[in-house]
Amino acid sequence: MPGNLTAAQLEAAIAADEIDTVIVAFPDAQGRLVGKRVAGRFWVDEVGKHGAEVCDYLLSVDVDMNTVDGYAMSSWDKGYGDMMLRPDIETLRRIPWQPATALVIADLLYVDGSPVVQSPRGILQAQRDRLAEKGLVAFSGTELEFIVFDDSFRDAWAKRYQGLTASTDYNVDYNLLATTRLEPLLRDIRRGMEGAGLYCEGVKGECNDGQQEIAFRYAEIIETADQHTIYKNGAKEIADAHGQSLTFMAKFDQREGNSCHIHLSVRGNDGSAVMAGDGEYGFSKLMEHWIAGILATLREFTLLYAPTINSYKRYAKGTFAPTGVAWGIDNRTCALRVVGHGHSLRVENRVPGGDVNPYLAISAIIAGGLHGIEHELELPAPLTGNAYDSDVAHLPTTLREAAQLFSESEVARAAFGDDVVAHYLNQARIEVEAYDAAVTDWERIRGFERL
Ligand SMILES: NC(=O)CC[C@H](N)C(=O)O
Repeated sequence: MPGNLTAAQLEAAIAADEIDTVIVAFPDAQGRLVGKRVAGRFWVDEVGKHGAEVCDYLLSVDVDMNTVDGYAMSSWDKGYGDMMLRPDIETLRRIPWQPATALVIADLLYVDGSPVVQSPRGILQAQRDRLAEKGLVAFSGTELEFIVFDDSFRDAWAKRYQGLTASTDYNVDYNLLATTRLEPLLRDIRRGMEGAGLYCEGVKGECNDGQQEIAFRYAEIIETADQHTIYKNGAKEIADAHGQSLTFMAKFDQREGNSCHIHLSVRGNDGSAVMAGDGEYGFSKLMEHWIAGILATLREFTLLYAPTINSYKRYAKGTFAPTGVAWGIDNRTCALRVVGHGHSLRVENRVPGGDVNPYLAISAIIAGGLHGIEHELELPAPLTGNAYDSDVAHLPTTLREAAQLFSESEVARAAFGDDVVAHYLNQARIEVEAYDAAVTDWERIRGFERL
């Protein structure tokens, strides 16, 4: 079930003083959870009934909350007015790692009641509706990796993230020894998420020092994206309470990056297994077109899979992060890895990193798959062997290149509309310009004395 608290249960808990704070939140353009903490009584009297307001700049700021230019939906010229938060009561849940607190995810509307089409949750709802028109429903699981450090977040910030101590001293892939040291934190995260209504499958070590992956059971796509966002925020809050820190950034150092593989399966509205069939590889025609569409749009949609400058540093040969536009059957060197059978036959999209906005990436997968179905695209042969050594097309290698490809994408304009495309192109432009203007420690180390 999506949340674990009904509106009536919340009101009763507020009346009994078991809950006194309701977080009303939504995912912003970067996929961060933002919003307000509302007092229990005010929730009962007002917000639970009529929603709340926030400044309309919240989908149009950079990561530092700077008011940047070029966005149609909000600007100094438009006066930075309000948007409405309409709580989606289905998402109401307890947040057990914060005292007496509940959380609800909200949808965004303008004050005249029209939807904010640039909102990531709204974009995903629109793609879900396109699928539903074809009698299809999608389920997804997102696999976020992260690296844990012994330093607190505030110490790490004060050190400008230099000289941090990872929580293990070596590669901990499937490790059950050094990772035990992290268990107090990891267990609190797992149990906290269970208490918030997520279905936690478990945790495993990964290849970088201190690197971990906590897995959650697949769910309907909006539910998965909501849970992803709550978990990502909550894991940092719980690490902070432990005096530790963790990062989901796609590439922290030269070693393995943090992926966010997205598994997505599609069923008929009646629950039927529409992707399995008696075609080659055991696929239905629908599945063949679906994969072909995701593959055909992989480069032009990379902006939605890889939204930051840092995302592109992860695509390095031999790191289990993909570099080539290829699909394969249980082949971890390919961007698209097909696994499962029957109802669970699905594509694992290995392109997204931990910095992904899941609402946008899942939207891109669906838009790509639908493009394949609508145009009956032929599925090329699967790649067998090492995709890193093949001559398939390369993923874009920079945010600049990805933005250029997205701007030229007719599929993107048809699927998302011009307003959405313009919004996320502007976000990329702002990020590229900020990066171009920055002088990095790498440049100083190379150039200060020796050049
Ligand atoms: N589990 C894995 O396949 C590792 C993925 C790898 N960390 C990446 O960044 O893509």
